[in-house]
Amino acid sequence: MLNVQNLTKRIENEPVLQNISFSIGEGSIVGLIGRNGVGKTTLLRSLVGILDLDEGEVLFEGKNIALYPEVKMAMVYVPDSSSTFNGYSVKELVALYESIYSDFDTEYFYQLLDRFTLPNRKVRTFSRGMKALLFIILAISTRARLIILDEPTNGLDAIVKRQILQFLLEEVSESQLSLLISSHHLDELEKIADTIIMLKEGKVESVVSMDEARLHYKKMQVVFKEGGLPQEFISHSNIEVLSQIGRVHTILIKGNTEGIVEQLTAYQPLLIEELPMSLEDMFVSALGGDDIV
Ligand SMILES: Nc1ncnc2c1ncn2[C@@H]1O[C@H](COP(=O)(O)OP(=O)(O)OP(=O)(O)O)[C@@H](O)[C@H]1O
Repeated sequence: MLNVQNLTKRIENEPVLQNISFSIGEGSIVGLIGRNGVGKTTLLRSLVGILDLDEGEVLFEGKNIALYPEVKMAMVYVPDSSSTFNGYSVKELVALYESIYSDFDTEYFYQLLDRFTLPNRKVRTFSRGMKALLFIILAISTRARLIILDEPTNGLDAIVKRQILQFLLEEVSESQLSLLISSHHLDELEKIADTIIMLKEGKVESVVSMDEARLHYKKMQVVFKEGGLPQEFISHSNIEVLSQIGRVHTILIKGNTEGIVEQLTAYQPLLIEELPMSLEDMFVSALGGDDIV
């Protein structure tokens, strides 16, 4: 559906994004992660044409968005703070969206407004959570095929977060809608994303499907009689020691996980137990340090 090819973006002559390539398929939920300032927002804004590219192309269903601006109607961007619309009422926002998006579904919008018990009044009077929900509802009502969300759950309480994520999941499962979500909340992304794109130093560090990642990583807790982790595992390139408390080592195994577990077991540890693994574990390990959020 969306193909990004060798996208490069410079700001004030500094390369912020370099040679970014990835694609997003129909009905998929893609998480975009990386450290503060790595260029996530710049990338999202470049994808929808708010920023011009210096090099590369963004193709939506094979059509370059710079040459066919009408395909942008099928993509909607939800920025992380929508304070610019504070002066609008809900009704005025609806009129604005109707004028921009020819397929805007006004009836569905008001149904959703009702469902989430949002008031029909000036946006200025909305709390942060209400505003976040409102702009997601507006985006969904455009009937766009790709929704690009920048930090959609930033600063929201646990209940609103859950409401938003649940709602987005419902929408994806009911249609062939795709989502690209930038977030520092890896725990949330892990619950909904099927693919994760990680940016590092302005480049794509990795594009990993969550299923694949789960197959290739294992988190284990091990305790050995002699106390320490045997030397061959300390220097093993496929083992990362995540923590050590006394004799208890928590390790992350990459690659041939079964083979390494067998080798560990051969040392007859006092305890060897698999732990649930998080997206954060995987990517902290992939970056070789606490380099992720
Ligand atoms: N208008 C601008 N003028 C100058 N530099 C900018 C501008 N916009 C972005 N940058 C720079 O581009 C880089 C990427 O910024 P961007 O906001 O895309 O990062 P981000 O990954 O979204 O960060 P965060 O996670 O903190 O939201 C940063 O170094 C930032 O300082």
